[in-house]
Amino acid sequence: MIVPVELGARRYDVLVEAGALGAADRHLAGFARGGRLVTVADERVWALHGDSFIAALARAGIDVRPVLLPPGEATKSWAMLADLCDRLLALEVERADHIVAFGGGVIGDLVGFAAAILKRGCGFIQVPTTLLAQVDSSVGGKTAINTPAGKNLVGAFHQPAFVLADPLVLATLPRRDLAAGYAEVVKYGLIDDPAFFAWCEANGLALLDGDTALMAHAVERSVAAKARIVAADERETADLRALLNLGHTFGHALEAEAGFSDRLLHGEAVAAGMALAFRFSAERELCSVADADRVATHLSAVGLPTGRAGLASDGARLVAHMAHDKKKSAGTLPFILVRGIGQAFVDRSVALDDVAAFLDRQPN
Ligand SMILES: NC(=O)c1ccc[n+]([C@@H]2O[C@H](COP(=O)([O-])OP(=O)(O)OC[C@H]3O[C@@H](n4cnc5c(N)ncnc54)[C@H](O)[C@@H]3O)[C@@H](O)[C@H]2O)c1
Ligand SMILES: O=C(O)C(=O)C[C@@H](O)[C@H](O)[C@H](O)COP(=O)(O)O
Ligand SMILES: [Zn+2]
Repeated sequence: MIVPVELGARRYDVLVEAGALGAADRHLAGFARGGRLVTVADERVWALHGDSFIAALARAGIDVRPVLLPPGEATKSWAMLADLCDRLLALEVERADHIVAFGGGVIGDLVGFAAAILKRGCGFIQVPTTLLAQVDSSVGGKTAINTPAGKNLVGAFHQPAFVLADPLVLATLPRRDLAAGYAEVVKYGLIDDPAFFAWCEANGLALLDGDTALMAHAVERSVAAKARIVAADERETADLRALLNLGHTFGHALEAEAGFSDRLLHGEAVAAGMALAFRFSAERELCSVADADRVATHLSAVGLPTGRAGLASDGARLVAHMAHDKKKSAGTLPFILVRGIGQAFVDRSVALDDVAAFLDRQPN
């Protein structure tokens, strides 16, 4: 399946196809005509899937010698950005080249940002290898690193020229990472697609047990949803793309509190954040307690956190992390709240003291 992301001159296709990695020559050779393909890969992913990519591109006469980066959220850092830029400059990367991000969301976000700033903007292709990256981070052009002040605080909008998503590569993904990516799948149902949430309730466990047909369906449906939202509100200015941040204001605060470490993965933080957004909405009588319970029940059933994700921190401390949220404007931090499953909206009336008191009442 090909999902177009309609952005005028910057439009591109997302290819979701089982076996696409082994046929990368067919899909990527065209991008190597005006410049080179320069691959940057997660070293763990490269050890598992690099050979298949090398063999495919060799058929098109393209030699692949990747720049390898260590796995983990800590790689989205100033130090790694500087090192990556220097390594790509040493390879004499040019604007007409396409830098290929081969890995999960960490690699996509970091490499995309490097592509945005090197020579003031090089071409960029995403080859997402995690469920999270296939359903979310490879599409839409948000690129960034984390800083000591918070999550994704230095970055750019820089759209890829193409996204090649092969659901078969997800077969080697550890269950914990699969579940973390699944949180962002559930997010699309909770935002505006209650029928998809019901599909998740019916199929989530089987998907996480490794059913690749279900994974492929989840990827296709998620990419279609994200592409539609991004095309309508690329730069998050119309209260539409912000809905993709459901669970993230809470979630990023939890991630910061966990030190952007493997202690709490991004998707796990988003799961907890979505459950908190529903619980908070129910307390404000915006949505029913039954809907909040239903969301928490499903996330718990697949092993995702729904409270403060095991962090003992108090509400005030968590709220302090929200000071740098990119949605904040003129001193107001909008929250993505819900009127029910599939009815997310942007609420600008939330007082941070209320959020802190609410968080204090939540279980660890
Ligand atoms: N730009 C966006 O729109 C966007 C959207 C959502 C999340 N993100 C970002 O994405 C990041 C999280 O991405 P992630 O969950 O993909 O994490 P990740 O990139 O850290 O990958 C998770 C783990 O899976 C391993 N891995 C990757 N592919 C594999 C495979 N096929 N087989 C075996 N192991 C594999 C990696 O080595 C890593 O250990 C966060 O930094 C988050 O902020 C960005
Ligand atoms: O694409 C978007 O827009 C999203 O919000 C997707 C999120 O899942 C993703 O985690 C994103 O990086 C968060 O964006 P941020 O602007 O809050 O850093
Ligand atoms: Zn996210």
